[in-house]
Amino acid sequence: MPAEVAVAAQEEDDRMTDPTPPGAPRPGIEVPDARGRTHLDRTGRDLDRNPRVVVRDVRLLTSNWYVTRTTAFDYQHADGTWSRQERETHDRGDGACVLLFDAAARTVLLIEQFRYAAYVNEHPDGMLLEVPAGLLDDDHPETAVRRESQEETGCVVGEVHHLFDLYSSPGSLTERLHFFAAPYEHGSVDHGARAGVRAEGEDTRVVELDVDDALGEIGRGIVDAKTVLLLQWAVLQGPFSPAGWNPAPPRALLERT
Ligand SMILES: Nc1nc2c(ncn2[C@@H]2O[C@H](COP(=O)(O)OP(=O)(O)O[C@H]3O[C@H](CO)[C@@H](O)[C@H](O)[C@@H]3O)[C@@H](O)[C@H]2O)c(=O)[nH]1
Ligand SMILES: [Mg+2]
Repeated sequence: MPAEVAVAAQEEDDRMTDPTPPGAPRPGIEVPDARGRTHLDRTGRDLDRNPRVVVRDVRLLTSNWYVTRTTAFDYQHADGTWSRQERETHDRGDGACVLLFDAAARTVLLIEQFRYAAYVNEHPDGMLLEVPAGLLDDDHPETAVRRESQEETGCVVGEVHHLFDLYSSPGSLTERLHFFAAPYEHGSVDHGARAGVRAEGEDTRVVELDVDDALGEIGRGIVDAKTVLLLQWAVLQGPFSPAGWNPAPPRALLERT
């Protein structure tokens, strides 16, 4: 594409993504956006941990519920040559999720909820079975899983074990998910009960499943990646594994990594 055409296309692109009149302070950059955030275009500009990556420009595309940026950076390939790349990132903060299990009863506690993103992408009705999970919202990950367990299942958990932290979808999402497991008592929960924070539009249904039945639903009734991952961890290395599971004693609060 000739340089002048590329510049015109870029300006057109900017007009389409930024409704702010030319010269006016831009929400999310110079002045707070609807959620009180500023300087959202600064994220990533100072990255220098990898000498093969030099960030050249960060543009804020949207700052609504989540933040979308496009970042231009130079990347040095294995053969030593550099190329300019542009990548959009979707930033909604980090999240945490928890497998609630009863090792003796061989049950797990899941929730059913409507997920529009799955519905619009060919899921039959958007009603997904998942482990309780939520965005951190500035809380410590362990605090977040305690909060989400209670809000989404009504279950107040005691000991909580941190397992690992994983990037959910590193091609485009910045999100890192903190994974936990926590025992609950089969019989203490109301199967089919409704929960969730109504004010936030949440409407969850508590679903207690035999762990082997849950495994049998992978790829059918259970299509949420973090849930599949936790179920497989539980039977391979966790409380339902043949060798059993001896978690390290829980700490009061984990260091945030
Ligand atoms: N208005 C509005 N509200 C939203 C939007 N997206 C989410 N919300 C609100 O934010 C709440 C988020 O609920 P959480 O329980 O905190 O998060 P989650 O959606 O369950 O996210 C968890 O699962 C995701 C999918 O696997 C994970 O990606 C995420 O890290 C977390 O673990 C929703 O109930 C909804 O009210 C949006 O685009 N617009
Ligand atoms: Mg949730």
